Amino acid sequence: MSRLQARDVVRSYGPTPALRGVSLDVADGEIVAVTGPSGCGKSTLLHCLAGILRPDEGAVRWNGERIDTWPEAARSRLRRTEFGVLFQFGQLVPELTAAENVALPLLLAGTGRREAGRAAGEWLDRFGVGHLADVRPGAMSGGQQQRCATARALVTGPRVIFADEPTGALDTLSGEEVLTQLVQLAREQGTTIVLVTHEPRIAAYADREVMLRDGVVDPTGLGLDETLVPLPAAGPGTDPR
Ligand SMILES: Nc1ncnc2c1ncn2[C@@H]1O[C@H](COP(=O)(O)OP(=O)(O)OP(=O)(O)O)[C@@H](O)[C@H]1O
Repeated sequence: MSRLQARDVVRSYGPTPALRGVSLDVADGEIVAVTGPSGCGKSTLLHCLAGILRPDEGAVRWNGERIDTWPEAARSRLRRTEFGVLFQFGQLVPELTAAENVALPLLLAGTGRREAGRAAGEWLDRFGVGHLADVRPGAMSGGQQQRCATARALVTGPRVIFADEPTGALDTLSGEEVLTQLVQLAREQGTTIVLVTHEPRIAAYADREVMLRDGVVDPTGLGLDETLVPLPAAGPGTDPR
Protein backbone atom coordinates (compact mmCIF):
# COMPACT_ATOMS: atom_id res chain seq x y z
CA MET A 1 0.00 0.00 0.00
CA SER A 2 1.22 3.46 -0.77
CA ARG A 3 1.06 5.44 2.41
CA LEU A 4 2.99 8.39 1.07
CA GLN A 5 1.91 9.99 -2.14
CA ALA A 6 2.68 13.09 -4.18
CA ARG A 7 0.25 14.02 -6.95
CA ASP A 8 1.11 16.53 -9.67
CA VAL A 9 3.19 18.60 -7.28
CA VAL A 10 4.22 22.00 -8.61
CA ARG A 11 6.51 24.31 -6.64
CA SER A 12 8.38 27.46 -7.61
CA TYR A 13 10.63 29.87 -5.76
CA GLY A 14 9.47 33.22 -7.11
CA PRO A 15 10.00 33.00 -10.85
CA THR A 16 12.18 29.84 -10.60
CA PRO A 17 10.27 26.60 -11.17
CA ALA A 18 11.62 23.76 -9.02
CA LEU A 19 8.92 21.08 -9.51
CA ARG A 20 6.73 21.10 -12.59
CA GLY A 21 4.24 18.31 -11.81
CA VAL A 22 5.73 15.40 -9.90
CA SER A 23 3.77 12.33 -8.85
CA LEU A 24 5.30 9.68 -6.65
CA ASP A 25 3.98 6.75 -4.62
CA VAL A 26 6.11 5.33 -1.84
CA ALA A 27 5.07 2.00 -0.35
CA ASP A 28 5.35 1.12 3.32
CA GLY A 29 8.88 0.05 4.22
CA GLU A 30 10.21 0.98 0.81
CA ILE A 31 13.57 2.69 0.40
CA VAL A 32 13.41 5.16 -2.47
CA ALA A 33 16.34 7.16 -3.77
CA VAL A 34 15.52 10.46 -5.47
CA THR A 35 18.35 11.26 -7.83
CA GLY A 36 19.14 13.63 -10.69
CA PRO A 37 21.44 16.48 -11.57
CA SER A 38 21.97 19.53 -9.38
CA GLY A 39 18.99 21.87 -9.38
CA CYS A 40 16.51 19.31 -10.78
CA GLY A 41 14.24 19.65 -7.71
CA LYS A 42 15.28 16.74 -5.46
CA SER A 43 15.41 18.70 -2.20
CA THR A 44 12.23 20.58 -3.03
CA LEU A 45 10.39 17.30 -3.59
CA LEU A 46 11.72 15.88 -0.31
CA HIS A 47 10.67 19.03 1.55
CA CYS A 48 7.19 18.90 0.01
CA LEU A 49 6.79 15.20 0.92
CA ALA A 50 7.96 15.84 4.49
CA GLY A 51 5.52 18.72 4.92
CA ILE A 52 8.31 21.29 5.30
CA LEU A 53 7.31 23.12 2.13
CA ARG A 54 3.82 23.48 0.73
CA PRO A 55 3.37 22.82 -2.97
CA ASP A 56 1.87 25.63 -5.06
CA GLU A 57 -0.29 23.04 -6.82
CA GLY A 58 -0.95 19.34 -6.42
CA ALA A 59 -1.30 17.26 -3.28
CA VAL A 60 0.78 15.33 -0.76
CA ARG A 61 -1.00 12.55 1.10
CA TRP A 62 -0.01 10.52 4.12
CA ASN A 63 -2.29 7.60 5.04
CA GLY A 64 -4.71 8.92 2.46
CA GLU A 65 -4.98 12.32 4.14
CA ARG A 66 -3.86 15.51 2.47
CA ILE A 67 -1.11 16.94 4.64
CA ASP A 68 -0.10 19.81 2.36
CA THR A 69 -3.20 21.71 3.42
CA TRP A 70 -2.51 21.22 7.14
CA PRO A 71 -1.37 24.27 9.12
CA GLU A 72 2.32 24.47 9.96
CA ALA A 73 1.79 23.37 13.58
CA ALA A 74 0.16 20.11 12.49
CA ARG A 75 2.83 19.42 9.87
CA SER A 76 5.54 20.14 12.38
CA ARG A 77 3.93 17.72 14.85
CA LEU A 78 3.91 15.08 12.13
CA ARG A 79 7.67 15.64 11.69
CA ARG A 80 8.19 15.07 15.39
CA THR A 81 6.21 11.84 15.44
CA GLU A 82 5.60 9.80 12.29
CA PHE A 83 8.22 11.51 10.12
CA GLY A 84 11.94 11.92 10.80
CA VAL A 85 14.25 14.24 8.88
CA LEU A 86 17.97 13.94 8.35
CA PHE A 87 20.09 16.47 6.48
CA GLN A 88 23.62 16.62 5.12
CA PHE A 89 24.93 18.33 8.22
CA GLY A 90 23.34 16.57 11.16
CA GLN A 91 22.16 19.85 12.72
CA LEU A 92 22.80 18.67 16.24
CA VAL A 93 22.32 21.30 18.93
CA PRO A 94 25.91 22.35 19.73
CA GLU A 95 25.23 23.11 23.40
CA LEU A 96 23.81 19.65 24.08
CA THR A 97 25.66 16.36 24.51
CA ALA A 98 25.08 13.47 22.11
CA ALA A 99 22.69 11.81 24.56
CA GLU A 100 20.78 15.06 25.13
CA ASN A 101 20.53 15.64 21.38
CA VAL A 102 19.11 12.18 20.75
CA ALA A 103 16.74 12.43 23.72
CA LEU A 104 15.41 15.81 22.59
CA PRO A 105 12.72 14.66 20.13
CA LEU A 106 11.36 12.26 22.75
CA LEU A 107 11.24 14.98 25.40
CA LEU A 108 9.45 17.27 22.93
CA ALA A 109 6.94 14.49 22.33
CA GLY A 110 6.27 14.26 26.06
CA THR A 111 8.34 11.20 27.00
CA GLY A 112 9.70 11.29 30.56
CA ARG A 113 13.33 12.31 31.10
CA ARG A 114 14.43 8.90 32.35
CA GLU A 115 12.87 6.92 29.51
CA ALA A 116 14.17 9.43 26.93
CA GLY A 117 17.69 9.08 28.35
CA ARG A 118 17.50 5.30 28.25
CA ALA A 119 16.29 5.25 24.64
CA ALA A 120 18.94 7.79 23.60
CA GLY A 121 21.68 5.59 25.07
CA GLU A 122 20.30 2.55 23.29
CA TRP A 123 20.20 4.31 19.90
CA LEU A 124 23.69 5.76 20.31
CA ASP A 125 24.90 2.21 21.03
CA ARG A 126 23.19 0.90 17.90
CA PHE A 127 25.12 3.44 15.84
CA GLY A 128 28.38 2.60 17.61
CA VAL A 129 28.69 5.96 19.36
CA GLY A 130 27.43 5.05 22.83
CA HIS A 131 30.82 6.03 24.25
CA LEU A 132 30.19 9.61 23.09
CA ALA A 133 26.96 10.04 25.07
CA ASP A 134 28.40 12.87 27.18
CA VAL A 135 30.34 14.55 24.39
CA ARG A 136 29.17 17.69 22.59
CA PRO A 137 29.07 17.79 18.76
CA GLY A 138 32.01 20.20 18.53
CA ALA A 139 34.32 17.51 19.92
CA MET A 140 33.18 14.80 17.46
CA SER A 141 34.20 13.92 13.92
CA GLY A 142 31.74 14.53 11.08
CA GLY A 143 30.97 10.82 10.89
CA GLN A 144 30.32 10.60 14.63
CA GLN A 145 28.03 13.64 14.45
CA GLN A 146 26.11 12.11 11.58
CA ARG A 147 25.72 8.84 13.49
CA CYS A 148 24.25 10.80 16.41
CA ALA A 149 21.98 12.73 14.05
CA THR A 150 20.81 9.46 12.50
CA ALA A 151 20.14 8.01 15.96
CA ARG A 152 18.14 11.17 16.74
CA ALA A 153 16.12 10.78 13.53
CA LEU A 154 15.20 7.18 14.44
CA VAL A 155 14.69 7.46 18.21
CA THR A 156 11.00 8.35 17.98
CA GLY A 157 10.30 5.29 15.80
CA PRO A 158 9.18 7.31 12.76
CA ARG A 159 7.32 5.59 9.93
CA VAL A 160 9.26 7.55 7.31
CA ILE A 161 12.77 9.01 7.30
CA PHE A 162 13.38 11.84 4.86
CA ALA A 163 17.10 12.11 4.24
CA ASP A 164 18.67 14.84 2.11
CA GLU A 165 22.22 13.91 1.10
CA PRO A 166 22.67 12.50 4.62
CA THR A 167 26.22 11.37 3.96
CA GLY A 168 27.19 14.16 1.57
CA ALA A 169 29.55 15.79 4.06
CA LEU A 170 31.37 12.57 4.92
CA ASP A 171 34.19 10.73 3.19
CA THR A 172 33.09 7.73 1.14
CA LEU A 173 33.86 5.10 3.76
CA SER A 174 32.20 6.91 6.71
CA GLY A 175 29.27 7.82 4.50
CA GLU A 176 28.65 4.25 3.45
CA GLU A 177 29.01 3.00 7.03
CA VAL A 178 26.38 5.42 8.30
CA LEU A 179 24.10 4.62 5.40
CA THR A 180 24.48 0.86 5.78
CA GLN A 181 23.49 1.18 9.45
CA LEU A 182 20.56 3.46 8.64
CA VAL A 183 19.26 1.11 5.94
CA GLN A 184 19.72 -1.99 8.10
CA LEU A 185 17.90 -0.49 11.09
CA ALA A 186 15.17 0.88 8.84
CA ARG A 187 14.65 -2.53 7.27
CA GLU A 188 14.50 -4.20 10.70
CA GLN A 189 11.76 -1.81 11.77
CA GLY A 190 9.93 -1.54 8.44
CA THR A 191 10.72 2.17 8.26
CA THR A 192 10.28 3.85 4.88
CA ILE A 193 13.17 5.97 3.64
CA VAL A 194 13.08 8.70 1.01
CA LEU A 195 16.68 9.50 0.28
CA VAL A 196 17.96 12.36 -1.86
CA THR A 197 21.37 11.73 -3.35
CA HIS A 198 23.35 12.44 -6.48
CA GLU A 199 25.73 9.55 -5.85
CA PRO A 200 24.93 6.32 -7.71
CA ARG A 201 26.76 4.30 -5.01
CA ILE A 202 24.39 5.65 -2.37
CA ALA A 203 21.32 5.25 -4.59
CA ALA A 204 22.25 1.57 -4.97
CA TYR A 205 21.18 1.00 -1.33
CA ALA A 206 17.59 1.83 -2.27
CA ASP A 207 14.89 -0.53 -3.50
CA ARG A 208 14.01 1.92 -6.25
CA GLU A 209 15.45 5.00 -7.86
CA VAL A 210 13.32 7.91 -9.01
CA MET A 211 15.23 10.27 -11.24
CA LEU A 212 14.21 13.89 -11.62
CA ARG A 213 15.19 16.16 -14.44
CA ASP A 214 14.19 19.82 -14.70
CA GLY A 215 11.46 19.42 -12.10
CA VAL A 216 9.77 16.33 -13.53
CA VAL A 217 10.29 12.59 -13.15
CA ASP A 218 12.65 11.44 -15.88
CA PRO A 219 10.66 8.78 -17.76
CA THR A 220 13.82 7.22 -19.15
CA GLY A 221 15.19 6.79 -15.62
CA LEU A 222 18.58 7.22 -17.19
CA GLY A 223 19.07 10.94 -16.94
CA LEU A 224 18.99 11.04 -20.72
CA ASP A 225 17.16 13.38 -22.98
CA GLU A 226 14.45 11.20 -24.50
CA THR A 227 14.93 12.82 -27.86
CA LEU A 228 18.53 11.64 -27.82
CA VAL A 229 17.76 8.02 -26.93
CA PRO A 230 18.19 6.04 -30.14
CA LEU A 231 15.00 4.23 -31.00
CA PRO A 232 15.15 0.72 -32.47
CA ALA A 233 15.15 0.90 -36.22
CA ALA A 234 11.72 0.31 -37.74
CA GLY A 235 10.05 0.50 -41.05
CA PRO A 236 10.54 -1.05 -44.47
CA GLY A 237 13.93 -2.50 -45.11
CA THR A 238 15.04 -2.34 -41.51
CA ASP A 239 13.29 -5.44 -40.18
CA PRO A 240 16.13 -7.52 -38.75
CA ARG A 241 14.32 -10.82 -39.36
N1 LIG B 1 15.27 28.96 -1.49
C1 LIG B 1 15.33 29.04 -2.82
N2 LIG B 1 15.18 30.23 -3.43
C2 LIG B 1 15.21 30.34 -4.79
N3 LIG B 1 15.41 29.30 -5.61
C3 LIG B 1 15.58 28.09 -5.06
C4 LIG B 1 15.55 27.89 -3.63
N4 LIG B 1 15.75 26.58 -3.37
C5 LIG B 1 15.88 25.99 -4.58
N5 LIG B 1 15.79 26.88 -5.58
C6 LIG B 1 15.85 26.59 -7.04
O1 LIG B 1 14.91 25.56 -7.32
C7 LIG B 1 15.45 24.62 -8.21
C8 LIG B 1 15.44 23.23 -7.56
O2 LIG B 1 16.28 23.26 -6.40
P1 LIG B 1 16.51 22.00 -5.46
O3 LIG B 1 17.37 22.45 -4.33
O4 LIG B 1 15.19 21.40 -5.14
O5 LIG B 1 17.31 21.03 -6.44
P2 LIG B 1 18.27 19.80 -6.08
O6 LIG B 1 18.08 18.83 -7.18
O7 LIG B 1 18.03 19.34 -4.69
O8 LIG B 1 19.70 20.48 -6.21
P3 LIG B 1 21.11 20.06 -5.53
O9 LIG B 1 21.39 18.64 -5.96
O10 LIG B 1 22.07 21.04 -6.12
O11 LIG B 1 20.92 20.20 -4.04
C9 LIG B 1 16.83 25.12 -8.59
O12 LIG B 1 16.73 25.86 -9.77
C10 LIG B 1 17.19 26.02 -7.43
O13 LIG B 1 18.08 27.02 -7.83
